[in-house]
Amino acid sequence: MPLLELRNLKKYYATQKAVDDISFSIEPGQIFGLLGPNGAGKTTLLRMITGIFYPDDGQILFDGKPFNPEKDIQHIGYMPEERGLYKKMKIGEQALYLAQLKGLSKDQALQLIKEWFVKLEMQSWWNKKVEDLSKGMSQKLQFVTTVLHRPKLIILDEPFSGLDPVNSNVIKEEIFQLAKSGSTVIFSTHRMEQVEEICDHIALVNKGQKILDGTVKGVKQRFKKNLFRIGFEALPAINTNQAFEVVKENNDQSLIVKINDGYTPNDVLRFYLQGNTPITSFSEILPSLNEIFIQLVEGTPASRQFQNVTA
Ligand SMILES: Nc1ncnc2c1ncn2[C@@H]1O[C@H](COP(=O)(O)OP(=O)(O)OP(=O)(O)O)[C@@H](O)[C@H]1O
Repeated sequence: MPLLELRNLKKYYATQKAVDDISFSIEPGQIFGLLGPNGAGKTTLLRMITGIFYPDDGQILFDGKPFNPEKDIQHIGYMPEERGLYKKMKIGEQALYLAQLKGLSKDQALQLIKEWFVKLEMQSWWNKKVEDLSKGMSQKLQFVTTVLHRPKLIILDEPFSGLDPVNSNVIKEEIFQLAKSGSTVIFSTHRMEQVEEICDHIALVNKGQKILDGTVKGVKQRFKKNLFRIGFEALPAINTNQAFEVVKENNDQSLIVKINDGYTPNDVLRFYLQGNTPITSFSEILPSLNEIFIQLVEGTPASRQFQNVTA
């Protein structure tokens, strides 16, 4: 049973169809990437999933039942892109306060905060104020306060912004661990390389509509262009054959070939094996999510045009 199921969700602002009939479901333990260009409708979707906005139409099912924000919010951790920390409050007190809001007792909260602060090397921060933290440090604090109560659903909007590579890796590892121990993660970002590394499933939204979803592996397979890289000890002189065409010659003695319809990698290998140049490598080139993203939203204006709700 999915942990979260969106059925035909709609949210219209006065001048804009922000979310226009979006459906998808997320299984427990998945790390799900919600992608889309600026203005696509991601934040509006996340705000409905966290009970900040009511949908105008459609249904949200959480753990198999109609979503009840007042009750279910205890099981959701949301780290929004904009920071929501109290600047003047001390860090330890703030973490304690936010954890108790999520239903933990003071003792439970204290123990968990100490564990997380040790794990993320934040012990010396306890008596500092949030206003004394750098952007990356407050990002770490916000991550801890989002996941501390072990929510079933963790929603992270651009969680790595402001983090250096070392801290990004630390947080990435924690996300994997949380998913392994059963939490479901929704991860919203524009950084496609992070999505490839972290997510197992994705949905791509554009202009308020879902235009693609599936496993990262499956999506890449769907958009592949039959391109292969063949490495040689020295580039062969003859490359003409009906099975393929050479798209590019690389300086590292490799060729990029596109296999024609009706032929297979074996046909290409057979051709080159007949020659005298030893082959050193052979691998398929799959498109990056970035290439797929750009291909699908190409032609879309950089910032979304207003679309009249009556249209
Ligand atoms: N409060 C609002 N009133 C009117 N229109 C809004 C409001 N909030 C968002 N919109 C519009 O709804 C659309 C979707 O916005 P949303 O913030 O959900 O997009 P997004 O995918 O999160 O974008 P970004 O990646 O830039 O954060 C945009 O066209 C935006 O102009």
